[in-house]
Amino acid sequence: MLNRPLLPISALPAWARLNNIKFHDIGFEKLANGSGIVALTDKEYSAQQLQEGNKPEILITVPPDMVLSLDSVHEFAKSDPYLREVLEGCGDLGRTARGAILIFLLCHITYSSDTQTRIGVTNPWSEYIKFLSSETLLPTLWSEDELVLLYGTSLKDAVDHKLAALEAEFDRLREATKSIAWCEREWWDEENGLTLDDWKVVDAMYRSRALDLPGSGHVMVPCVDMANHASGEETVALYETDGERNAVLQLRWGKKLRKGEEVTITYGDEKGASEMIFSYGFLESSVEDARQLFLPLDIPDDDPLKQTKKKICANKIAPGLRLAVEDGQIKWESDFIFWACVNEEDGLSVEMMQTNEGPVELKASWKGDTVIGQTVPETPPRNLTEVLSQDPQWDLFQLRAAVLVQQCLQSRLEMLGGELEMAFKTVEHDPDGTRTGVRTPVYEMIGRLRVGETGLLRRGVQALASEIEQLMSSETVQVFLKQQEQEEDFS
Ligand SMILES: C[S@@+](CC[C@H](N)C(=O)[O-])C[C@H]1O[C@@H](n2cnc3c(N)ncnc32)[C@H](O)[C@@H]1O
Repeated sequence: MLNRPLLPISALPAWARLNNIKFHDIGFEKLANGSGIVALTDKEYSAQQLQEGNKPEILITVPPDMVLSLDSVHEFAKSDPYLREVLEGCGDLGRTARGAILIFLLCHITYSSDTQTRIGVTNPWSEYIKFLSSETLLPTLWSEDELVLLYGTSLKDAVDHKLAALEAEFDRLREATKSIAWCEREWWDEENGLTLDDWKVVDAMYRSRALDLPGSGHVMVPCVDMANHASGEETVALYETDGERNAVLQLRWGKKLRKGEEVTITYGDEKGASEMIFSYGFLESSVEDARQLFLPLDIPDDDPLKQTKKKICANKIAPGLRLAVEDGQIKWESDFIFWACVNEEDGLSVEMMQTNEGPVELKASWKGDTVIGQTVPETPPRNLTEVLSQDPQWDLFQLRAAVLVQQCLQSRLEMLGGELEMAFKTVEHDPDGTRTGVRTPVYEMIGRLRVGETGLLRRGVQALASEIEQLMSSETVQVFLKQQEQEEDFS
């Protein structure tokens, strides 16, 4: 793994001055949540100031050329042949904002590590990355002993999936760069080269720090990315792009800051507990429920069209379900589940088409004429939920979906509870995991996630029970059940 020199946060103002980044009475300090931004004087952006057309109170101004984006990475590559070779070698990965930024970070960490020969062309970011702490608790960096404690949570599925994707990306990076001379020497040397952990570190940096900056998309903004998260009324600042394309951190209107108070932004108040841990490695102490979760779904094994349906949905419809609390009500959503709820006897038909040269294509239609899905890559399937909602049998399909959702939630509850919960309670942990392999902050975070998701699943099962009861009394369902009974009697 690469060694990474770090700089203290106290040196950040000097670096910022050199690079034309302006601070407006704010400073940086080591806080309970790592480094953070604090006000150096009292500040206010009142509703009255807003009405009088006063400009918002700006806290940080970052010029556009300091923002790290897909475009700026490719701009840096014009004068850095080392970076350029890697970007060109990596093809599609280097043409996405995330891929280009990860490659850029990895190259610059390499340039400042103990390389065999001097390599790379430095720029202000080569220094800035030394201020980025490696102390985040993102689950892709957890130990095996910590990861097993996620069993049953929705985070387990997300992390397993992400770890497999990171491994595949790392293998592709090796394949794409192993014949580039400097990479062969510095990265793919058996003893001192890159490891998957290096790729995980740059992925974690990007995931926990990238912002969706208005007008620029997913980027990293130096200094602004030192702002920690606070939700609801506790959020005091927001990021924006000003008229000169600078990235700015500004006070939210109606907010006051006293000297010494922390400047916080929101990382997304609507995010569920699992997503917060996945992307940022923490759960706010005020969070009591899981808010929302995503669960994987499959087409049942006894479905005769299981494989065909999966092929049609592959890479187009997420095979999962979202369960959330919205305005105090439990809501579930899944387009995929309706593919498990209809079959040929209902009106679904599947055709195989042999094109002149290409492979066999599959086409699914509803009641003979509405094409709802094809295996042609660029053809997105019609929204099946929408098509079925126009059908006279809609209540019946909803009932089938509700039963499947309830089964899915129930089986999750079983995974989270019982003996496994008992076992979780007895797991040993210590502050930095040196004795037990499990760090106390990680253990406590998983414990809160387990309680939160168990509560949400229980509420989900209850809500589904009422939905099923209601749908059972629908006339469509009653007529269908009577028909079924008669057919069974007859046979
Ligand atoms: C964008 S960075 C913020 C700056 C960071 N504190 C640092 O030292 O570089 C995001 C990371 O800060 C930490 N963080 C931010 N807000 C937090 C909060 N409310 N509670 C705990 N950790 C927080 C988490 O480690 C998160 O992954």
